[in-house]
Amino acid sequence: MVLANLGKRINGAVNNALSNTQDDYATSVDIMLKAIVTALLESDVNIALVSKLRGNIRNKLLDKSAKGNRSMTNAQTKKLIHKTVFEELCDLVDAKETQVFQPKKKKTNVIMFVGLQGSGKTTSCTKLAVYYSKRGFKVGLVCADTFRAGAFDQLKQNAIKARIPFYGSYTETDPAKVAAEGVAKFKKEKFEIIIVDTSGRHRQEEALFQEMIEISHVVKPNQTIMVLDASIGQAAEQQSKAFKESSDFGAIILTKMDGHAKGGGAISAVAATKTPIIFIGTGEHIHDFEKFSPKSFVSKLLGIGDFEGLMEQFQTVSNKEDTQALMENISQGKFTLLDFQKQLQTMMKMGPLSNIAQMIPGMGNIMGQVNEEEASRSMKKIVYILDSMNKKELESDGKIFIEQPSRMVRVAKGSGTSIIDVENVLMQQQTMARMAQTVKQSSAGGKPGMPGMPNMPGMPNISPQMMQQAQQKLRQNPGMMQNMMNMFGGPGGAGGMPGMGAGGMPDMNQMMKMMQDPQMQQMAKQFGMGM
Ligand SMILES: Nc1nc2c(ncn2[C@@H]2O[C@H](COP(=O)(O)OP(=O)(O)OP(=O)(O)O)[C@@H](O)[C@H]2O)c(=O)[nH]1
Repeated sequence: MVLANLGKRINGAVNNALSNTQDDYATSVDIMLKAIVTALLESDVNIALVSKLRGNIRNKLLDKSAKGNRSMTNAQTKKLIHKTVFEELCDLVDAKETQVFQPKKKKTNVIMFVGLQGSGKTTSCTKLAVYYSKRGFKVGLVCADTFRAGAFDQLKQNAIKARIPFYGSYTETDPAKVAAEGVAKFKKEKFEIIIVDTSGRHRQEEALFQEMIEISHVVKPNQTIMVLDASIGQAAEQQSKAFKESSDFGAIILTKMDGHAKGGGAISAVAATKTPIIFIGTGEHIHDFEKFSPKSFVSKLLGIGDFEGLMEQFQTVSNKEDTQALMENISQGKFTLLDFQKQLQTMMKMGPLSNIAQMIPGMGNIMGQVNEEEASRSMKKIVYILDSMNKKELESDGKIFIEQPSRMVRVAKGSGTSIIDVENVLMQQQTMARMAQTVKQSSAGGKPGMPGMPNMPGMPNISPQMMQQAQQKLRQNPGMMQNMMNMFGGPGGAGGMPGMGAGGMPDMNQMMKMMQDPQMQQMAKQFGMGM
């Protein structure tokens, strides 16, 4: 991810602070600040912002209470340093002054996209449409890009894939006219969110800004979003200022955060325009889209994890009916091969394993040692096996294959795998079915809940306080963290292959063990889950 290296360096500087017992406190703080400042500047963060951050951290850490408080233990001082650096980094990416627009249900909310050519506008329009559609809004997409040949086709293809209604024209050349017609059509049909994609140019040109103003006049957007490519470095600041003057956008979507660009320039744009980043694009796929929150972003940057993000992501990719059916089955102590297939599909939609891992405390660094390609190959193998089963087999508890082994041969042939591979999948499904039994027994009388599955219907809502406590617990208990790592086959893990348990799924035996871990049970209680 963009800035991953920055995160490692800041973390290193913070963790090394106070490690040299020869230095006094003030010297330690200055050494740490020098390392943080160098890392930020090398990542293209604006120099004025870095200097302000340095001053703020220094003041907070060396003020009378911190400096003069001799009763503070080394651990307490370290905690103070962590907290201060964390808060200041959050402030760096937080445009607190600006209220973020929230679309209202049963009303028409028009959202207009602006940005340079190739920044990721069309892709992000569709991603945002999917995001809101998953949250119950009636969403339509309008293509007001008549400048680039093929723009309408691109939006159309994306929209069809995402099952979002769309509007555009192959013949009309006036973008404002197409935009007005599209918005009017969707308004008439009582669409709640209408997203208007506009054209881009290679660079900031008078014609682009004039066109944006005209479209804006006719569609009267409730929110204008600027799409900014995270890889453009220092130019981001100047670009966003120019756009701000003509389109007065109220939010930013940062795209291509999955690349290796420095990304600090884009972050500086937030401060330059006092405009909040609302989402980040983390890949080309529709679901590679994360709600941006300063705390989540900095947590991930520093490898602390981001449960909130994990839950948001799950809500976007999961299918409500499937989830309900799964919970219904689990509450009855069942876990069919079809449940397994749906689970796997959801997991794969959540993006590369490294994306998921970054959201789990401590996992991000570990994933660096894992062969992601191999893990993904294994996962695909399971998908092929499950796809080769017929309806009766999928809806069964798997025993049908033991009774009629010829079915295993057929599935292995159909999926281009071996009988051992099919057996492995069946074994995993059986383990999960046993787990469902355990959940049923332990939650008898209560609501069913399953560890590792965020925001399921039937599970209590998890408050931010609970989340914080859980994160803290995970950080404080390396033993518990080791259990989580083992589950994914991390260092010391029991998984049959790097990165995953046997067959490419989290190791369910480890998961079972983890469920019996008293610390984990304690945490589960906090989450209100029966374990
Ligand atoms: N890796 C990565 N690629 C992205 C992301 N967002 C968009 N892209 C890719 O960037 C390229 C340009 O994206 P578009 O959505 O066509 O950009 P645009 O701003 O609409 O371009 P114009 O219509 O020409 O103005 C496409 O290949 C996208 O797949 C992202 O978050 N990560």
